[in-house]
This record gives sequence, structure tokens and C-alpha cells, in this order.
Amino acid sequence: MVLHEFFSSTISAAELQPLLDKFLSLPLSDQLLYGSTSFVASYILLYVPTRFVYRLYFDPLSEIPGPKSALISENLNKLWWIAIPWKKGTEPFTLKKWHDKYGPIVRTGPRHVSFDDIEVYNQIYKVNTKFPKSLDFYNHPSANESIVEDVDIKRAHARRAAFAPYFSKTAVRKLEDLVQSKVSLFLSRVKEMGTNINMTRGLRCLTVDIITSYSYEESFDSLSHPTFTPGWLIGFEQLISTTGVQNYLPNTFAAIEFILEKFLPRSFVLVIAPVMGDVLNFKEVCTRAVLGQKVKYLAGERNMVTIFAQLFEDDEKRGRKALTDKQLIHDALSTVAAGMDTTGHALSYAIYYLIKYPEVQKRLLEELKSVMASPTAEVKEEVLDNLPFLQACIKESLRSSHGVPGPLPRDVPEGGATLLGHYLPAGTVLLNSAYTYHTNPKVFPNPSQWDPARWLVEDTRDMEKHFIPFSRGSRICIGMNLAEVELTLALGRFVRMFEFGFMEGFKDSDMEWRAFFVPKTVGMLMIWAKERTE
Ligand code: HEM
Repeated sequence: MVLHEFFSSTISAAELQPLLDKFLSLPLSDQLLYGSTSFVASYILLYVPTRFVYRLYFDPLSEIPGPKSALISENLNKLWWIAIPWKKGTEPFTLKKWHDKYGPIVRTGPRHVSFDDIEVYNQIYKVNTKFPKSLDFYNHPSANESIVEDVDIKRAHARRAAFAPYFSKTAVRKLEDLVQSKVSLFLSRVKEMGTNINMTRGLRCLTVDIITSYSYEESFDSLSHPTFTPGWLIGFEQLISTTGVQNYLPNTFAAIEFILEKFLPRSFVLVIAPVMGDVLNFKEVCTRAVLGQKVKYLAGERNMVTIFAQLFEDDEKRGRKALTDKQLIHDALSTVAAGMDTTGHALSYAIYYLIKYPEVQKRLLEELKSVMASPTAEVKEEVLDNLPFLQACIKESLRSSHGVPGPLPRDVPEGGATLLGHYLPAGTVLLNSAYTYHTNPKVFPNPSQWDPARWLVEDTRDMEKHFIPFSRGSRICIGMNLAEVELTLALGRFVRMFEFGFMEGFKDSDMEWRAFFVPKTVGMLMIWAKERTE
């Protein structure tokens, strides 16, 4: 039969009726079986191919180059990154490969478009941006009411404005003593351990103790743990590894969590679902900490210096609507998540590369000796902030650890947008990964080389333009100033105080990372450290 005849042939109601009667006379179980089989068959054989052809040739995004297989199914694309064990967290690497192949704009899915163009980046991630964070990604059941995941531009702006004063450079420097004391404790723990030190976790313990003391008064006291492995940290590691799945099925996870949390004893949960048990423990610690501050505040305690306490006071003074308990808990969780791994990860890269490149370490040490007479000399952050080579090491570590390397999706708002000459309808999801920008060989020659000296040339403007570890614009990292103070004090004082090297068995491949919102290395940085004598 020619195609025309096939499409124009019709079946009359009289012909259809006996078929329908026959179907209805079957037992219910057969009806269900045949009904669902025909539904699945027509979905796979008719709907999916027709939709694919539409996406390929007729969709407004069809002009944009990209891998055709990515147009088959939005859900399959998502599951690819979160459910296939060897693909988990590798999205930034694939995006980079696609940009190398297809150019600065790539259609990576039916509604997804990725960019490798810093001018476009600056348009999307600018102050007063019209491109909100995308619910497609910012929808974690444990953080979807936090600042980080607030996709409403106006509301997020107001919430950021309330927090911002506590993170200005001046505010952070006022709390320098707190950071110094945690760094001192960290260094004394490293000295005491001497060997077999899990630096990946140790640095997380340092950064989390700083951020929790800064936020809620009582630190998690993770640095005191004999092996830098407090239970909540394991819970957090589990939580991070499952972010993709939790974003994909937020309601299912929220329901499972609710049941496990409310109806079963924790000891039992830890046996039947250890990951969830650890996650719940971690969340409980954060919840107790932040709500504890609220209770103290309501009981009349004033002049607490922590972020949340100041927030309660300022809300009252300014007549601002107070955050709900759920918002507070989600902020508490996401502040720990945002402030811990990113800073710890950048520091661990700095230490890893300083071991790999002893000549760079030597140059840094010489510079540090110029302001610190002895290995344990006291030093103000302001002094270290003015050391060009130390700052270049930090910058290069932020570049090679990429900050938050995933593609931080933004939505095209109502009315659509035209970017790189392509019209993108409302709802298109825009992807930009720091990894793509930080490894551009035209901007950073030999990008995989860790080379702090690249930042000490006369003209760094092009590199600065492509350097986005903290993102940019309205949703730039709130904790950037705190992170910079932590990085400066921890790295400067650590390198001045210790000789250090890899433990036997440590491999370069342990430092490969995967993106689970924040980056996570596949192994741990294991080192020994010995106090310097001069
Ligand atoms: C080296 C350390 C850090 C790096 C590389 C980093 C990087 C980033 C990046 C790239 C974003 C944007 C995320 C997005 O668009 O979804 C972000 C947001 C954020 N960061 Fe950081 N961060 C660091 C440390 C910190 C610290 C210490 C804090 C402590 C409070 C913090 C708090 C936040 C918050 C609350 C946001 C959300 C801002 C918003 O959505 O408006 N970060 N950070």
C-alpha cells in the first residue's frame, strides 16, 4: 500500500464495534494486559519516534548542533548521569567534549542548551539577571527551601540581602580570630597524627567547623575526631553522592525520608538503609544547631555573633518577615554543603599539587618565610593576602578544582531569548560549566598543568574574565570572602609549618573528581606531615 493510501484509509465505526465488544468480553486481567501492552507498544513505536523526528527537524531548537541521541528522551538523559555507575558525576567532561566537537552552543537534550562563550555566560549570570535558577536542577528535597535553591529571583534577592552583611570582607575579618583558632586546631591535629592523614576529610572537618561556628555558635567539633571521620561527615558524603537521584525524584525521597525519620528507630534505619541513616543523622545535627540558636534568641539571649543569631536580631529590628523553621533548616544544611566541600576541595588540590611540584612548594615556602620567621609564627590574614605567589597558588587551585563544576542550569524566562544568534523559547534550560571555561586552552595554555605562575604575568585580564569558581552576578557565591580568608590562612600556615608528602598507596587517580553539585574526588588525599625545623 502506498503511504498516501495508508494515511487516507479509514476504519468505520461499524467495523470497530465488534472488535471493541470482543475486547470488553475478555476477563479484566486480559483487558489490563492487552491494554497496557498496546499502550506501551504505541508509546515506543509511534509516540517516541514521532517526537524524536519533531525534535530533530521542527522544534525551535532544531538548528542548534548537538548529539542526536540526546534528543530521544529527557528522562533517559537524566538517568544516564545519575543511574549509570560509571557515568555518575561526569557530565562536565562530556559537555566539554561536545563543545570541542560542535562549537560554543550545543543542544544537549530536547530542552537543554550548553554554552562555551564567556560573553553569553556574563549575560546569563549577571547582576539583575532575568534568567532564574532552573527547577530542573535546584529541587533537592533537603534544600529546596534554602537560598541556594530558591529559584524565585526577587525572593532570593531579598534573602541574600539579609545574609550578605555577615559575609562582607569587613565582617569576615572581624571573625578572623575564629578562623585562626580552627586553623591552629587543625594544624595541631595534623602534627599529632603525623602519618596516614586523610587530608580530604581533614580539610572538610576544618571548613565545616569554621562554617558551623560562624553560623550557629556551636561547631560540629569535627576536628577533634581521632581520624577526621565523624559520623555526620559520612552521612554528608552519602547525601552528596545521591544528589542527582534526589533531585530527579524529590517527592519519592521526601516520602521515604519522612517514613524512615518519623516511624522507625534510627538504630534500625542504620541497619536496613545505612545511607539514609547517616543522611538523617547529618540533617539532625544541622537542624539542632540552627533551631537551637532560635530557641536561645527567643529566650532573650542577645549579642550572639553567629550569622543566624544576627539574622534573628536584624529581622526584628527591620520588621522583616522571619524565616520559617523549614527555610532555616534548609539554609543550615545548604550553607554547610556550600561552604565545606568547595573550600576543602580547593585546599586539597593545592596541597596535592604542592607535593607533586616540589619546586613550586619551595618558591611558596620562601615567600612565606619572608613574613613568618618560624614555622609556627603568628600571622594575620591581611599579611598573607598580600603575598603574590601564595595568592597565585590559591587562584590556580580554584581554577583546577573548578568551584562548583556542574552546569548550574538557568531557565529562559517568558518571552524567550536570543543567544549566539539562536532564538531560545521560554523554558529552555541553559547550561554553563566552570570546567568548560577553566580548561579553555586559548585562555589557559596547557590547561591541565597546575601552574600558579600563569597568574603572575602582566596582563591577566582574559584569564580573570574566564575565571568563575564562585560564579557571577546576582547569584554569585555568598561565602566568597570567608572562603578566601580560609584558603589563605589554612594554606599559608600549613605550608610554613610542615614538610609533607603522599602516603604509600596514594595514586594520582584518587584525585580525579566527579560533579555531585559540589565536586567529590574518587579517592582520598592521604599524606604524612612533619613539623619543619626552620
Ligand atoms: C572555595 C570555596 C567556595 C566556592 C568555590 C564556592 C562556589 C560557589 C558557586 C559557584 C556558587 C553558585 C552556585 C549556583 O549558581 O547554584 C555558590 C553559591 C553559594 N555559596 Fe559558595 N563557594 C565557596 C564557599 C562558600 C562558603 C564558605 C560559603 C559559606 C556560607 C558559601 C555559601 C554559598 C551560598 C549560600 C550560595 C548560594 C547563593 C545563591 O544561590 O544566591 N560558599 N558558591
